Amino acid sequence: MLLDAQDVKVHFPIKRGVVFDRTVGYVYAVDGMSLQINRGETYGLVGESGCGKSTFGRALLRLEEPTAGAVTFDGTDLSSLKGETLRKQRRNMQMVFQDPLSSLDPRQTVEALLLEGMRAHGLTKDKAAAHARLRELLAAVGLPEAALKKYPHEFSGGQRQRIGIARALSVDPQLIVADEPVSALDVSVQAQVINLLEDVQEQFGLTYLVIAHDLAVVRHISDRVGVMYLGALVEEADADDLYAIPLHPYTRALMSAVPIPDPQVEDRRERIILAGDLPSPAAPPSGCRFHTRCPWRQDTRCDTDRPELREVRIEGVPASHRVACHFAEQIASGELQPHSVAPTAVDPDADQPRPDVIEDGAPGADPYPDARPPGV
Ligand SMILES: Nc1ncnc2c1ncn2[C@@H]1O[C@H](COP(=O)(O)OP(=O)(O)OP(=O)(O)O)[C@@H](O)[C@H]1O
Repeated sequence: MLLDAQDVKVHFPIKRGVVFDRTVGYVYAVDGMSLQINRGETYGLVGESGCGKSTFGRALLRLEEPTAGAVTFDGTDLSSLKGETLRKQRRNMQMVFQDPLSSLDPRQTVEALLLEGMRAHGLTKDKAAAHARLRELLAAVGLPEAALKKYPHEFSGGQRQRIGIARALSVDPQLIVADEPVSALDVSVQAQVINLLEDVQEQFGLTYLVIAHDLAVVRHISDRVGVMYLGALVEEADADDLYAIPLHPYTRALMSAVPIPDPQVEDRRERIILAGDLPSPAAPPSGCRFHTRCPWRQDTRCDTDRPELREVRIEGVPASHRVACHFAEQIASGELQPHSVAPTAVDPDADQPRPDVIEDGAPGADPYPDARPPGV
């Protein structure tokens, strides 16, 4: 295992008052995230905007100071590191950002941008080796050598993301946290950048945490996927298992919002519309964080007991597939039915409610408005 995060929390204080600067509450952006990433693996982390994905990614790199929890990287407890040792450790963990234009200094040439990180880690002392490295990086990300003398604004969005990736690679890291690496790019360019991430992973032996709100992007690139809701994981599985048998009601809702480009499959598939908006992370619901929007919620414990991420006893579901739902087994077997579903099957072509549409949701409340069909 390369990275082990245990019960990581990042709570941002909410301050009021000019003079007293009182803390009147907290934004529970990350609230008990535990996950492990194996060497050479790609872990995809998905969830809707505001669920805490970026904050968690930043906390792993100590770009955000965790309020609680532990992060161990390659056997080293990162919380024990300070100053120079932390700075040295950062070389092993790099970040690729969503918007390459805002993460690249517009006044620096590509050469200067790439050398900056290398210099900070003492990798430019041998000038010939440093320049050989620059050429290697450009070749790896598919840019010509002439790119070195140019500025970020002279490139297209996709090319800029290539520079962002080259920059992350420049210090020879082990782990890259890619935070929405393609969501600012045109759909036509997204696949190229995803393919590039896969190519350089193989070439440089990298481990990835890929953060995205888009299930399709994560599916394509990930070995395992974790689904996050209001600061914590609700489900985690090998990518194929998660997409084949989504167990958590939230994951099922996310999946059901991704259009499938096959009208027959599209007609038969489950469609779940979630009630309401994502609750504020400053006032998360009690018990299961998802109970306020869950079509399967039960009065017995959903609003009081916070479910652990746990293995389930469901035929065909491996132990690696874990879910934080008290009633996962009963939901999967059909023993529990979602609320407000029309009782009988209807002709999908007829002008009446579909049996698999949950009607108590806000009309048009698409939890995944930007989702695209799989196959990126
Ligand atoms: N520095 C901060 N101070 C206070 N609140 C913050 C801070 N950074 C993030 N938050 C809040 O924490 C919550 C989680 O934010 P975060 O950016 O991690 O979510 P996300 O899932 O990555 O969403 P997005 O994809 O929109 O960035 C949000 O409610 C956000 O407003």
